[in-house]
Amino acid sequence: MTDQMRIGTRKSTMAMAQTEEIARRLNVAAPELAVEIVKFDPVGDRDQTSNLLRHGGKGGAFVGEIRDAVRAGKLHAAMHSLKDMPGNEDTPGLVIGATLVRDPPTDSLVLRPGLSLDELTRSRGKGFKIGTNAVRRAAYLRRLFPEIEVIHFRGAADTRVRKLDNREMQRLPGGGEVGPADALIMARSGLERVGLANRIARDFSPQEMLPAAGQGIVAVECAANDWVTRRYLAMIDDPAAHLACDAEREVLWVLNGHCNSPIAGYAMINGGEMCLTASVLDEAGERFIEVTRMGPADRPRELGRAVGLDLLDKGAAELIEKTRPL
Ligand SMILES: NCc1[nH]cc(CCC(=O)O)c1CC(=O)O
Repeated sequence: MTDQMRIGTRKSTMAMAQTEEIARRLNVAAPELAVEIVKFDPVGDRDQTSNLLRHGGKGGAFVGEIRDAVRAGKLHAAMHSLKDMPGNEDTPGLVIGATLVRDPPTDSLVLRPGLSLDELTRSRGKGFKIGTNAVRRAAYLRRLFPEIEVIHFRGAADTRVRKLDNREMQRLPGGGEVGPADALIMARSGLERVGLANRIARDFSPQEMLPAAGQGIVAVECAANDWVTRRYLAMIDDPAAHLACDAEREVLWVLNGHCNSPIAGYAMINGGEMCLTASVLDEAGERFIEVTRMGPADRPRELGRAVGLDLLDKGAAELIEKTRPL
């Protein structure tokens, strides 16, 4: 009998591309395995207006329904963007069985056609509306372009760019609308996945805009006691990505970071050493706490914990609680 793996995923273009990548890698590592992709349409995708907080944050909105299907035995595995997985709560019964080789972790600027990067830079952002719902991106943007206006903007990666090009107004969760946006900040990896990397006007280095914990990493989750699936997933696990995952997520854990937290974290491995930087910001971009530490790459949790505790010592908890949804 051939083994089977049913992998659940959101049905967006980006999520499908990520899941197809998992399937390709499984096919190389274990040609005998029959992989089936099962598409989900979670509430966070169906409702394009509300703030995600209404649906339990990114975790509830994107991850919850698919996780339930794994727990119920309807799926062997679930694809998640690691950065969308809540980092402050246990998920009993489930484990991250594999992390794929990390894609570029950075954020990029996408401009509406006709606008120039030069104008944006010279004006320090004055008169520009930039669409993003990430507190982290908003805070870093305000440091880079102090005069910029940040507006509510949601949608799957390809949809977001289409809305930008069509100068669509964005409906606000509380009623009313804003826009149109002049530019977006999005993950480079997401843009690459949907074939829109050619629209990137500027990449932000990790120094300019520290990525979200887990950004650029595709994770595959499965039942902790499903040893057949775990064995297959181990074959496609990238150890370096998994170490970065462990370090960055330990920071989220120590900080009890909720889904709306302005927390950034990025681990880089160089030989046997890991360099981990993490930061906590307030939405206005006024307060900014950042910590960098180096440590042995094979002890990522230890390093993550030390960085998290340093951030707490510098007052991170207050900033995080200020943005915690009620
Ligand atoms: N919240 C949506 C989401 N989840 C993961 C990515 C990007 C790809 C990744 O980090 O793996 C995106 C889009 C974006 O942030 O622009």
